[in-house]
Amino acid sequence: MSKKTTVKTLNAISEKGLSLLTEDYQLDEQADNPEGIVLRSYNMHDMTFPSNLKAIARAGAGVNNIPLDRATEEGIVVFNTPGANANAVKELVLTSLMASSRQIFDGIMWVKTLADQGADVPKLVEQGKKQFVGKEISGKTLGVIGLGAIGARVANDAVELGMDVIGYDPFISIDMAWNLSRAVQRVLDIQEVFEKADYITMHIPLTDDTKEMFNKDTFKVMKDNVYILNFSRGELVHDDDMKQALEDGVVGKYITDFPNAKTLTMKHAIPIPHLGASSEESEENCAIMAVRQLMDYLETGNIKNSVNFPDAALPYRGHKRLTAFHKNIPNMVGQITSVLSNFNLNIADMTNRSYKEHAYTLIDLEGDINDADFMGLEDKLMTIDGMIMTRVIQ
Ligand SMILES: NC(=O)c1ccc[n+]([C@@H]2O[C@H](COP(=O)([O-])OP(=O)(O)OC[C@H]3O[C@@H](n4cnc5c(N)ncnc54)[C@H](O)[C@@H]3O)[C@@H](O)[C@H]2O)c1
Ligand SMILES: O=C(O)[C@H](O)COP(=O)(O)O
Repeated sequence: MSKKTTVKTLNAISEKGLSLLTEDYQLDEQADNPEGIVLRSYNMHDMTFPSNLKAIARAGAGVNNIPLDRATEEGIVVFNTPGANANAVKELVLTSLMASSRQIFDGIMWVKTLADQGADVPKLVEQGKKQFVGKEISGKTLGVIGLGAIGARVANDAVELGMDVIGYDPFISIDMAWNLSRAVQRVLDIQEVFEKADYITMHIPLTDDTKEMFNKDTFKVMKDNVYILNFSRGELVHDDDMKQALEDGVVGKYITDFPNAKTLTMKHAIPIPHLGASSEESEENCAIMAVRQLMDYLETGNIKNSVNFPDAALPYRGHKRLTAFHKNIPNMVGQITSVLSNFNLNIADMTNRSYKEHAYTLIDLEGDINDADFMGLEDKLMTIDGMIMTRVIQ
């Protein structure tokens, strides 16, 4: 790379990750036209993408804060960092599960109200503690919805804590299925989780399909006094229905990592200020993974852990490389190679990978090629019907 590549951050990102950017990069929080963006939960939906932008790296799991369809249409790769914050979330889920079950949060709030009682505090504590008799989780049933990086860890550790665990995930990956304890009972119908669980924890992305999947119809099926833990996204729960279910005692406690004006006033809700991924280790893991993936893409065109492009890689041997992102329709590769042969360019290696309606082609070009050999190449490639983005890496 001759000129420095600009990377902009939209949230505070761990220095452990940002320090990986070499001297070929400049980190500029004020940049108007960066090639790369690194962010956490910053909402990009109202943002126009800068014209130079090639890649967005989400240091974390959820990508509902990024307009994915628009990024795809503009040929911008979006990465996330699968699993990098899963242990942090798992630990907070299990902490909250045990602490809420033992009424710790309510107990702490109550005991603080005794601050002006002087020498009577110990006596009042002993008299008042009966209000906070809790339940042990051992022997109870935990329902886990979504058995991905977080859900599978929660399920496995809950088994170790003596819980009966039932898990629901119709799209579970082979890796996660292998990692799941055999003691976790997988069910094919989510209703079974709703009917049987004493505690339900959700670990699924927010999508059009999952939005408000916790609502009055699903609460109706659940056991009375079920505890619901939401460390995924607030919008998975219908707030007004949750408020009613808490008031009716259908839901005993609602532990949410995504408070809003409504949940903050709900009886028996336990709001946590989105701390799931906020551990030093998780912030470092996510930042390192995000920056590495971003740099690899900007420097070589290789893609790992994208949520809108296919994974694709060729070992980078210093050849001049062409990357192309296009519709996944017949004869795209044929048309690209035909343009290359018109430019007298010879292929050393290539790969073409598809993801849903799109495909990504990486081509290494052979021989001693000058800048002049590329003159007009990208413009010509962009005239192919279905071509979205091309890039020459030299
Ligand atoms: N509170 C936090 O700080 C925090 C941190 C990380 C992730 N999250 C949230 O948690 C979610 C899960 O994270 P992850 O790292 O486990 O992601 P993941 O991609 O590893 O796992 C998600 C799982 O959900 C499953 N799934 C999708 N739709 C489903 C459905 N309708 N029913 C059941 N299962 C379904 C998928 O098959 C996948 O196995 C993220 O999307 C994000 O919204 C929150
Ligand atoms: O989806 C995620 O990874 C979490 O919600 C973490 O978000 P954060 O990086 O803003 O803490």
